[in-house]
Amino acid sequence: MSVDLRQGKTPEKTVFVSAVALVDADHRVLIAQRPEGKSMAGLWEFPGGKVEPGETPEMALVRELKEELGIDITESCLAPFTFASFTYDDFHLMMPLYLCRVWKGEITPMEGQQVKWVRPVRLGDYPMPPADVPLVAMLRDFL
Ligand SMILES: Nc1nc2c([nH]c(=O)n2[C@@H]2O[C@H](COP(=O)(O)OP(=O)(O)OP(=O)(O)O)[C@@H](O)[C@H]2O)c(=O)[nH]1
Repeated sequence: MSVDLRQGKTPEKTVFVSAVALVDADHRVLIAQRPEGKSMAGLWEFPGGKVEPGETPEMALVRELKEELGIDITESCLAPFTFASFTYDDFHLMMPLYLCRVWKGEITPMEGQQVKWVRPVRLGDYPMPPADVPLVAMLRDFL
């Protein structure tokens, strides 16, 4: 006899995304606005992206931060902080969130996206994907 463990919505696939809260010397966090043409355009999010086959989440962030922001980070500077596990209409998102306070290079939006340094208490002023809401609350408490 099999037991049906599904609760609520049953997503077709799980998407593995890696994200990072870059934190500056004033304890502000960098968020980026999703550009037009992408899903959830206009919402603010933590830099990062999908983990490709053969990558660890840390490797994905080293690659994404170079591609999106033109900066170099080292895996050893990525401190695991928390994660999002959220069911969207068409997929389930698993997204570790790291903290990173050290990087090399000037932050340069490489894909025409807007970026902003925001104090954790003000993060709520920026619309973010629903998966990010609990992460913001944790950053506010921690930073
Ligand atoms: N980078 C990032 N992605 C997030 C966050 N919150 C969240 O729900 N996501 C979702 O995770 C996925 C990230 O994938 P991505 O950035 O590599 O994807 P993309 O825009 O190229 O792909 P897409 O247009 O197919 O969604 C998107 O569906 C995005 O909406 C976040 O804080 N940071």
